[in-house]
This record gives sequence, C-alpha cells and structure tokens, in this order.
Amino acid sequence: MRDTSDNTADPSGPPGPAEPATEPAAEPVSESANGGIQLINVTKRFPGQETPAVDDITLTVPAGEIVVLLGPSGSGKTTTMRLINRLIEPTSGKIIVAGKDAMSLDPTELRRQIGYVIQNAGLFPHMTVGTNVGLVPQMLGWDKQKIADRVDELLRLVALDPAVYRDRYPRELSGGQQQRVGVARALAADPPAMLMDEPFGALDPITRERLQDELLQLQEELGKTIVFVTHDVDEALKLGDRIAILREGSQIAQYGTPQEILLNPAGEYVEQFLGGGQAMKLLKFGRVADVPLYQVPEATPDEDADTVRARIGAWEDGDFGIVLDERHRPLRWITQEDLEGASGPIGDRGEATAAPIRGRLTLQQALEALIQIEQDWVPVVGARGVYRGTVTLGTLQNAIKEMKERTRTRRKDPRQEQEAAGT
Ligand SMILES: Nc1ncnc2c1ncn2[C@@H]1O[C@H](COP(=O)(O)OP(=O)(O)OP(=O)(O)O)[C@@H](O)[C@H]1O
Repeated sequence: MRDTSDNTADPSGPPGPAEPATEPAAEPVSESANGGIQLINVTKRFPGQETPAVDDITLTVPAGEIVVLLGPSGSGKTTTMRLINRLIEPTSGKIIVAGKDAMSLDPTELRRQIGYVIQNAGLFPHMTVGTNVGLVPQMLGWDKQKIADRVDELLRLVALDPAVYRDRYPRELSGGQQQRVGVARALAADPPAMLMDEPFGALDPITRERLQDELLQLQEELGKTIVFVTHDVDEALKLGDRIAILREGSQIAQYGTPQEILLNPAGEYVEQFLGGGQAMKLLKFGRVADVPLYQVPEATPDEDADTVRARIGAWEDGDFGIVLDERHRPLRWITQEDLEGASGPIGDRGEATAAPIRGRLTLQQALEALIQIEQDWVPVVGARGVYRGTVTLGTLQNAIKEMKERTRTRRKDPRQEQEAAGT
C-alpha cells in the first residue's frame, strides 16, 4: 500500500499536477549544483507507522554518477526514491536537486528533470510504444514532427528499431523490450537525472545482464546522475560508481565505491550482505582505476639515453620504464638492456606496449588481457589515451591479498569493525 498523499496515480507516468512552491529557492550547493542530488537528514514517517520508513538519511549523489541503493526488502529504498521526485513529501529534512531545494520547485518541473523507471516498465497498456515514449514531449507542447523524431531517436538509443516497434502495444513486447521502452520514456525530455527502481528485477538473468551492459554503455554517452535501486549484490557491484548499503529505515551501513566496499566491508551486516566470495567479486567487479597502479619510470623519445638509464637505475623496483609520446600516451617499454651502449635520444628503442586498457575495465578483464599478451605489464590509460599507470599480475594479486588481510584483521579485532561501521 502506498501513501495516500501521493500526488500522481501512476509513478511512472507523466508528471502530476503542479503544486504551489512552498519555500524560496535554496542557495546552490556545490556537490549537487551540476545535476547531483543531496539528501540531508531526510525522514519519512507514514501515518500510523511506528518506525519511520526512512530515518534520517544523509546522502550525496554526485552529478554524472550511478549511485546504487542496495538493501533488503522493506529497508526504504523505494520510499527514498519517491521522496527525491516528490511523489511523496518528507516528514523532515532537505532534498537538493541540481543545486535547488526540491521543495521550492514545482513538482511537475522537478519530475521533468528526473526520469523515473520502475520494475515492469509501467507502460500504459492502451498506448503504443511511440505514444508512451512521446508522452512527456507531448505534455511539453512539442510539435508532432519533433516528437516523432525524438521517439525514433530514443528507440534507436535503447536498441529498438523504430520501424518495427513504434506502433506496437506493450503487450506485444518481451519483458526486456518493455523495460527498454521504459528507459526511453524516462529519457524523453533529456533530464539530467534518472531514478531507476529495480528496473531489471523481473527479467531473466541473460536479458538482465544485457540491459545492464546497455545501461553502462548509455551512461558513458549520456553521463546522467542516476539513483538505481536493487537488492541484487552483483547488479550493484557491476553498475554502481558508488553503492549505499542500507539497513531498515534507509540507514546507511556503508557508502563507497564497489572497490572500497569489497576491500573493506564496514562490519558484519555488510559482509553478510556481500555473501562471501569477495576475492572473486573483487576480480569480477573491481575496476582497474580503483586499484593502486604500478608507477614505473617514464621517458620520451627525445630524451637522452644517459638520462633515461640513470632514471631507471635509480628506481628500486625494476630495470625498465615506459616511453610516452608528446601527448603522454604509451608507446614502448624500455629496459636497461635496450639502452646498452646507446647515446643521444632514445628514439624508438624498446618494445611496443600491448594495446593499453581503460580504467573502467574490471580486474578480471585486466587479468585476461595480461594472460593474452606476451608481456608482464599492460599500460592503463584514462581519457584521450593518457597514461595513468601500469597493471601487472602482482598489482592484481596485491589488491586481493590486501583485501584478505584487512578482513582477517577486522575479524581479530571487533572494535575496529565497530569503528569502521561507525557504531
Ligand atoms: N504508503 C505507505 N504507507 C505506509 N507504509 C509504507 C508505505 N510505503 C512504504 N511503507 C513502508 O515503509 C517501509 C519501506 O518500504 P519501501 O517500499 O520503501 O521498501 P523497499 O526497500 O523499497 O522494499 P522492496 O525492496 O521490497 O521494494 C516498509 O516497511 C513499508 O511497509
């Protein structure tokens, strides 16, 4: 049963009627000014309920990131989402969306800035796919041609051929296709933020994985601020830039990157939630960008062999370095042996590096890359191919070893565990 104070009948549907603004506009808040979302001491107590559904949650969702709310059934995840787009009103506390106090915004305007996707897509069954997707643009008064173009663009974006699917009804689609249409509809007015409440919960595992991959791909292009609810740990680890693990009352047991949570779970509750096998999970979901990369001596082709030889010689961990081009992109590995007898610029001495990997890859993908190439090192690059550091088998092993050691220390010293959990 839902709060009777809800101000729309269908949460996934078009925005509800406008309500008068209740407060003057808030001062912009830096973390959320760019489309981020902040909850500050937010509580929601439903009439007649002894304990609040949401009890004093404070959470920052940085702009352009996917934050996953992960918690057991009844922990208040959906209520938290519905508070953000004002389908229900908080009992106390403040919600800031894109730098503005949500309470100061017209709810219709607010919801236009926040797409909403729910389980089973929540499509209107008597409307075609095209009409469902075009609902918000239609409400915004766009002309027919513009709406039609936008609908086709969105359907292509979610991998549905407009010519095939535009005129179908939701019942003529598979569950996965309906969910894609739900995502397309939420993106229709190009909102900076999206709330996704167990959008893939009702799908079979294969379709679910495929839609998760598509969402990540879409996010690379669109960079939306996304709050994503699930109770599936693997889904959270795969999709979340950050994860908030919730207890009852939306209380945060831990908030961190997947890596941080796997490396250092804040107490028994979180460990139980992760369900063991953390070393495997770390490999499967940990991202290369989040482990300490190996920093080797760097050189450029125009540098003198003597200088490079001395630099590598002064480095205690090995006898090689990496040669980077003028834009700091990896070119070659260079060893002391390559430099033997050399003088003047090092030019193209050394051996070309394997194709660099991106920081977004998982540790497992990095491991696969290392096994495939016949080199012990693989360079990691960030935006525009700029070199960030090197991954070796040792880097991966250390990350896992460190995780095991921390878990062991915590088990030996329960006080440390309590501190980590903030209790
Ligand atoms: N409209 C409502 N009126 C009264 N109680 C409510 C209402 N909506 C939710 N609750 C209660 O608030 C608590 C949190 O519910 P909520 O739906 O937010 O949990 P959830 O974490 O999303 O659960 P699930 O994973 O099962 O969807 C529950 O105890 C629920 O019974």
